[in-house]
Amino acid sequence: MAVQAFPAIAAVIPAAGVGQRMQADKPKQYLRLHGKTVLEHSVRPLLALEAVTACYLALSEQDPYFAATGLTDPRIVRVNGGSERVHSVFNALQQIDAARYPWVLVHDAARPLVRVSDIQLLIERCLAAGHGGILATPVRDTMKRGRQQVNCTVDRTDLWHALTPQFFPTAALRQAIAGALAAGVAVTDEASAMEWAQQPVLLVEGHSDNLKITRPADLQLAAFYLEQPR
Ligand SMILES: Nc1ccn([C@@H]2O[C@H](COP(=O)(O)OP(=O)(O)OP(=O)(O)O)[C@@H](O)[C@H]2O)c(=O)n1
Ligand SMILES: C[C@](O)(CO)[C@H](O)COP(=O)(O)O
Repeated sequence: MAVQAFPAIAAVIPAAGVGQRMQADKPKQYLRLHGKTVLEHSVRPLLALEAVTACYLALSEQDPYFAATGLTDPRIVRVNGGSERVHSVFNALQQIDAARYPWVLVHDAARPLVRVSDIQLLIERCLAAGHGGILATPVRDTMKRGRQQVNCTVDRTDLWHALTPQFFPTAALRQAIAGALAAGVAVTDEASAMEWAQQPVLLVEGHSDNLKITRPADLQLAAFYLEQPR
């Protein structure tokens, strides 16, 4: 069956974080994983898609590591990151011609295990629905809210972990993020800005091994997953 022809897509990779929770000697997107940087693992599945004809990498202005990666694809455009993830994404979005790239795919530099098949599923489902969406996995555990002790159990019905990539119409996303930031809304993923703008967000179940490298143990877990048949 022929793979559906997608419209031209711009990818945005927020990669300007410092990785404080990782407690490493460099930002986690530059830690090594099976011979490549986490960043290279995270970017390659997007560049594997023919429809991705531009890839905006939001990097710290002082980033001394990027030049040493194997990332020389001519589609890559370097933009300056911002103080928070949302600002890095917004800086990139402002560089994108929404007429040329009506759709944008935003993927964390710290998610090295995303599968091309999951990205294709997300794009297909969103194009069929006519609006944006996110990869996500259902919550498995009983969820508690509290600090030193439990305050309550959170009903986990229809509760999901939001993953990336997240796929939205470029102009609508840019407008939603601008509005949400101006309204002082916390925007930790693209979907939260679209929700604030009362835009529909499709939930597309992806693989639960699409983890975000966040704390030290995550790198070992990612290496384990890479050693499994995928
Ligand atoms: N100012 C920022 C902060 C984060 N990110 C990126 O957003 C992604 C997800 O953010 P997170 O996991 O929170 O990364 P860090 O902010 O680096 O981690 P920490 O909060 O532990 O410092 C990462 O790829 C990170 O590089 C970014 O581009 N710009
Ligand atoms: C965007 C994200 O990966 C969705 O789960 C997540 O919010 C990014 O991590 P952060 O720590 O919230 O920046």
